[in-house]
Amino acid sequence: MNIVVVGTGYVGLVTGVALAHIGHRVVCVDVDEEKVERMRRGISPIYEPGIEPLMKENMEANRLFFTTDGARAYREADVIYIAVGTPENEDGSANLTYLKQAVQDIASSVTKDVIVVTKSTVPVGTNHEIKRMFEQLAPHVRIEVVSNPEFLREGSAIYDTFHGDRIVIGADDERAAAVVADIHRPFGIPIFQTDIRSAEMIKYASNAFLATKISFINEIANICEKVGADIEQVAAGMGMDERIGASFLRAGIGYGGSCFPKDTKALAKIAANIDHDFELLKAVIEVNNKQQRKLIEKAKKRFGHLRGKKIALLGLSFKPNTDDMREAASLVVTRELVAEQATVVAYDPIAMNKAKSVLPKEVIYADRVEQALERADAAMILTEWDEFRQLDLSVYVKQMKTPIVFDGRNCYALHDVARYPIEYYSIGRKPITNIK
Ligand SMILES: NC(=O)c1ccc[n+]([C@@H]2O[C@H](COP(=O)([O-])OP(=O)(O)OC[C@H]3O[C@@H](n4cnc5c(N)ncnc54)[C@H](O)[C@@H]3O)[C@@H](O)[C@H]2O)c1
Ligand SMILES: O=c1ccn([C@@H]2O[C@H](COP(=O)(O)OP(=O)(O)O[C@H]3O[C@H](CO)[C@@H](O)[C@H](O)[C@H]3O)[C@@H](O)[C@H]2O)c(=O)[nH]1
Repeated sequence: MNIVVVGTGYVGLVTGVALAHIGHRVVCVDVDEEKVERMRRGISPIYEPGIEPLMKENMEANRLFFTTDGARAYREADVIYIAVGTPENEDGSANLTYLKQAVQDIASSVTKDVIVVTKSTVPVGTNHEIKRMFEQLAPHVRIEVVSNPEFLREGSAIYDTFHGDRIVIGADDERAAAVVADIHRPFGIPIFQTDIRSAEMIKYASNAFLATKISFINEIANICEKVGADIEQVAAGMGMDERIGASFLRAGIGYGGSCFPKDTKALAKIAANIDHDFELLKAVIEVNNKQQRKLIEKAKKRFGHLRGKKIALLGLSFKPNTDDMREAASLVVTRELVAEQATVVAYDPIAMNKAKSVLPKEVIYADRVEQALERADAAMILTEWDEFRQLDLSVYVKQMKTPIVFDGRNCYALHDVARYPIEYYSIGRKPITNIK
């Protein structure tokens, strides 16, 4: 089976590597020449734990190849996975430009029947539109379209691909569905087969539901702060109910990343297009926008104003174990701190290079956490990297001008913080004001 993957971002590269690892011959196509050149040398264009050794192993076994020559790859393919980006348009809808370009590229190259599998997250109805495009652009061949939405998380993408909860296959054609199911069977993950529109909706509904859980727990956290309850205790007690589930109840400064923000907006737009006002989802988005500003609010309340204050930012990526800066809370926080005329010194173990190209130019970067904290008036933790969670709390006391910490990810147990002369504000928990 000759498999081609179009687009080598988080989804395409991980899919290509994983399919090669279970024994398929996989050619990964990307339009970005520099990226392809690096991948050919075994270098991953994304930071993702475990990906490079797996890439190299499968390249050496002659199962995994990288090319910019899409035309040739599509001509030889039995199955083509589309994994190009579907970013958001200004009105919140999904931008299908890359996807449609990929469809045109494939249509103008294929010379034999082929199955096209859409991994990119696309609005309901898109796969049928793709099918129509193929019928018009490549009437000489039979192209079956299958929806196979992706559920991997950045930072644990390899693990998720081999240990996912389900593989969703949406198809009109039974034979195409069976071929795709056979390809994925070696992963040993339950396969859920359904119709195309339901498969497309499963992806958006799953992300919207998880985003709802996060905004819900963040609202409960905000109330906890005012009524003197502790969100960690509340989430633990709630999570013991199997109907609720213990995961995705971590309160913090909201969700970011390449998926939840854009997919929630796209689903709200899908609903609006059929005159359905998705009020609940709109509230989830609004709550998240406010939550990303929570630490600024707390700092302004503590200091009055932030002008001239030196603020150390710990963590810039939208979550740990990735260098992805898309929709990270740090984008909002740095913009506001700069507008407030604070001096911002930032540190992230992995995302600093990417951060430099997207954060305001006023941000200063430190090489180490200790350097960021040096003589700072306050620290803000935006990402719960292990390096911060495991940091000896005495470092804040030793390095900072005033050890005032605003923790947006509840990295420390309150009883640990209480042993130090630190002022500590977290999310949904009592503040600690031990500063002398
Ligand atoms: N990032 C995630 O964690 C994740 C998880 C699940 C689903 N998704 C969805 O998967 C899709 C891809 O997301 P991503 O984060 O991997 O994207 P990405 O932006 O990281 O990568 C997309 C890649 O496609 C390439 N590309 C664009 N047009 C092309 C073309 N015509 N031919 C060949 N290559 C082309 C780009 O150069 C880029 O390398 C999106 O729809 C996204 O919503 C993403
Ligand atoms: O209890 C929680 C869990 C997550 N988050 C935040 O939510 C965001 C997203 O986290 P996560 O879901 O772990 O990362 P993603 O890589 O964005 O993965 C999500 O988005 C992908 C793209 O669609 C899907 O494939 C995954 O299933 C889905 O989990 C991050 O900012 C987290 O900090 C919280 O604030 N509290």
